[in-house]
Amino acid sequence: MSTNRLSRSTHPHLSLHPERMIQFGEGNFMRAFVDWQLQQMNNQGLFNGSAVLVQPIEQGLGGLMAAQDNLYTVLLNGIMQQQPVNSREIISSVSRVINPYTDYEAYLALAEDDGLEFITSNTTEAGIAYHPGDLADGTPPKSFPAKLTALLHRRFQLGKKGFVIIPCELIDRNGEKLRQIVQQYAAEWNLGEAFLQWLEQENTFCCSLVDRIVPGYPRDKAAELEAELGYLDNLMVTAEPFLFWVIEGPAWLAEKLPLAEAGLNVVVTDDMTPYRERKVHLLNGPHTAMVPLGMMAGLETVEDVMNDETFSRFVQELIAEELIPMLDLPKEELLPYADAVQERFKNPYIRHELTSISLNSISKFKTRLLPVLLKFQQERGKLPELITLSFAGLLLSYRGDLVARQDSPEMLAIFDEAWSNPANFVQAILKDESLWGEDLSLVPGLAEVLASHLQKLESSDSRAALEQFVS
Ligand SMILES: NC(=O)c1ccc[n+]([C@@H]2O[C@H](COP(=O)([O-])OP(=O)(O)OC[C@H]3O[C@@H](n4cnc5c(N)ncnc54)[C@H](O)[C@@H]3O)[C@@H](O)[C@H]2O)c1
Ligand SMILES: O=P(O)(O)OC[C@@H](O)[C@@H](O)[C@H](O)[C@H](O)CO
Repeated sequence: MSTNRLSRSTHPHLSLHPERMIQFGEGNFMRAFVDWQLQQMNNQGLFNGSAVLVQPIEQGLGGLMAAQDNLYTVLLNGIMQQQPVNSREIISSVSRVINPYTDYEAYLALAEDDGLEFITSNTTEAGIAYHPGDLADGTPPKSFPAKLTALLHRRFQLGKKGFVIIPCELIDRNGEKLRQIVQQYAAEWNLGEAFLQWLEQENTFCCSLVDRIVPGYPRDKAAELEAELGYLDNLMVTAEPFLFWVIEGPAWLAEKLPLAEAGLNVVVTDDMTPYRERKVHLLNGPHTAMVPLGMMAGLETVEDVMNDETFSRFVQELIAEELIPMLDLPKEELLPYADAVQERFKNPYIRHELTSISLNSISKFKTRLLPVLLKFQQERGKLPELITLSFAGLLLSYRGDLVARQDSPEMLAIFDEAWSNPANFVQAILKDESLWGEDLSLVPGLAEVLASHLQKLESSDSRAALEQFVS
């Protein structure tokens, strides 16, 4: 095997493009999602642009990226439209990585480049946050929004045009939240009314929703893959082939950033709410529904669930009979999406652990499944059987003796207290508005159905209980 590290000398034919995007975050997801998409546009001659990456925190991948001339391989593994996909591509759409903690001036100098038009980010769910100690004193502030404020202010001082800003963090209304924190710093740092006006008039903050499962560096197969590729690559990223990006922004953005034109599954819309609902209820909802029942049956991964006859029927019927009918979206959009989700869940190349999805399951149930349960009851005057069975499984799993619980100490204490009196458990837990945002003991029939499901789950096992409900 070659011991050469991937570089521009091992691959001299790779294209170079001018910098057009500033990207906060150099992690696996962004490199396999945004930068991979830039590469697809460049391959087709539609963009001619690269991204300059900024490390949001002091420790990062800048050194490793520089050691291989900012090149890395994206490996797409999975099934798309019933066909296996196993592709490998060297991504050359990243120009360089700036560490603002070691070279703050290089970071601020990005404001001078008229060619830079876009800003993207993924700084994890923790990144779009206000940090009270951040100052405009010429040293890198801690938070991402404060760093961005400093850069935008420099751009404003130079009298230049603003940016299209598209955060990818998995938080609701991410673009609005980012703009609001930037405005907060601008006010706190006394940057003046004219800057606030420039911020509003010259910049476009978009909200966005991202969807691609990116397991990251293939640790267990790295040596084998390097032998196959013929070069060493410390930054290989594996991802599923499926991709979806919804950007809530002006219609002209689709032309300025021609992702859809490049054949990528990207939508620019003036309202991303329906897409968010679709993803949260049809992808994240089944994930959360399968976790307690699957774990109690000894299944370990999403793929295990989908390869199990009873459990895969559970997922299929949950989606078709209880989730899709409750979504206010055209069926011709929901059905293919639901099929694609189930294909993605079956991906044999991705080990998606049920335990990792189980983290903070109560709050996930509240956003992903409870709204559907309530709507079903209101519209049909009865409760959905599969969601309530999964709800009972979730409550039982929080007793702590059947499967490992992963939640905050406060949450576990609430359940320990409620389970200390099993006869009153269902009433006590449903009444707790801090868990559900309302008193669920008032939902007609819910306490009775849950008590009955709990009894079934305790007297048999989750598979036997499921078999009574799936066809
Ligand atoms: N991996 C996936 O399948 C996937 C899919 C969709 C969304 N996401 C989301 O993308 C985010 C990043 O995932 P990843 O797989 O790239 O992880 P990663 O560990 O490879 O990268 C994390 C990135 O976030 C930055 N970061 C970490 N902590 C931070 C903090 N406190 N403040 C600011 N920046 C911080 C790091 O510098 C790095 O750039 C996660 O929050 C995840 O929810 C991941
Ligand atoms: O990331 P979490 O823990 O909030 O949720 C677990 C999964 O439902 C989630 O990671 C999905 O796989 C992801 O949202 C797909 O884009």
